[in-house]
Amino acid sequence: MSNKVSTIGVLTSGGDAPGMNAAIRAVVRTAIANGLKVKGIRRGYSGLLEEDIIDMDASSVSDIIQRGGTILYTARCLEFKTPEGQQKGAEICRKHGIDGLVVIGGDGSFQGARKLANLGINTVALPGTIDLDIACTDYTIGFDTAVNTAMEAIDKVRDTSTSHERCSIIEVMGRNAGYIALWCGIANGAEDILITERYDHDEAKIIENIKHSRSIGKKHHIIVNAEGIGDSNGMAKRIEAATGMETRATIIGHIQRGGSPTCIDRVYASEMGAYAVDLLCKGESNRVVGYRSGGLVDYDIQEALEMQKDIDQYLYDVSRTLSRSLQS
Ligand SMILES: Nc1ncnc2c1ncn2[C@@H]1O[C@H](COP(=O)(O)OP(=O)(O)OP(=O)(O)O)[C@@H](O)[C@H]1O
Ligand SMILES: O=P(O)(O)OC[C@H]1O[C@](O)(CO)[C@@H](O)[C@@H]1O
Ligand SMILES: [Mg+2]
Repeated sequence: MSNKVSTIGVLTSGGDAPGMNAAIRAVVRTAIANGLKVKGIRRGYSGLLEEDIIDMDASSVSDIIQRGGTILYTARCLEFKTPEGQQKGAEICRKHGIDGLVVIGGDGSFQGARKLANLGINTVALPGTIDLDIACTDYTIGFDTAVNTAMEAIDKVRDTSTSHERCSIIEVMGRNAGYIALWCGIANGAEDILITERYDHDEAKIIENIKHSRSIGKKHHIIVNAEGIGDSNGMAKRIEAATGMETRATIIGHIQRGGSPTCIDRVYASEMGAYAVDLLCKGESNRVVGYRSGGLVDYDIQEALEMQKDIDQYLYDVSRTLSRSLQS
């Protein structure tokens, strides 16, 4: 079957995520294997509007699969949210002969991808975000690395927290989603896990938990707090005042976005990158690639953006049971 596209453009947009390089590499090499040309668009939609576009060949993506960040750089671009910006972006694609585009980013980037698809540029989006906040997929590029980085950081905080017999509140990223917090909370054996989707703002209950932990001889109290709840420093002051237990807040921050991707992020990102090119070769457009029930799937972008996602209730219940098992 002949390819429906001849030149593929690839860009990364929104927050970077470990594994984006593996996805770029897969897009470039799969396209070349299919006899296509590839152009890298640097700095996301900003770079598209500035025509920051480079030719890519197989060697352009050598020695990157193990690297965090994105060799194409990334950006958030306000101008691209306007119809004029989107029109200009589509014209620039046409000017550079880009008739197939792979956008690697989060839900915001998908909105831009959908607009370009509607303007006639065959576009496929890949979920690249540490937040895991994309409803159509159980996996997003970067989540696995980020959650492992956060887990290792929390283990380290726990050591010092135990030595000083302190309470530690550790704030993890995730924007409005609590996936990183929930997974770390379980993986780190936290005493309290506060996630945006379930938090009831009952600080008195947390304070009671801490007092109870102390009364049964626990040497530390680890609270994993989601970025969407925030206020970790304020919470630390209030908890210390109410319990008398020395309390420190640690906001892990952007370290969670960097670092060498895990094996899962390298392999799934590679598979998704190849799949995106396969879709474009078949003439598909306006699709998002996802990972569900052990395999790759793809959806209409609009349909994907309308899907709702919630924390897995069973996993949440398990987290509660395990963190409370020493409490009355
Ligand atoms: N409604 C929209 N229409 C067109 N483009 C959009 C729209 N929303 C966002 N974008 C583009 O996508 C870019 C990235 O969006 P956003 O900042 O929401 O990050 P994201 O892709 O969701 O990734 P992450 O949440 O992981 O940082 C925006 O800066 C903008 O250029
Ligand atoms: O790097 P910035 O622009 O401060 O964005 C931070 C946000 O990006 C993410 O790291 C990824 O979406 C979120 O977890 C966080 O809220
Ligand atoms: Mg987002």
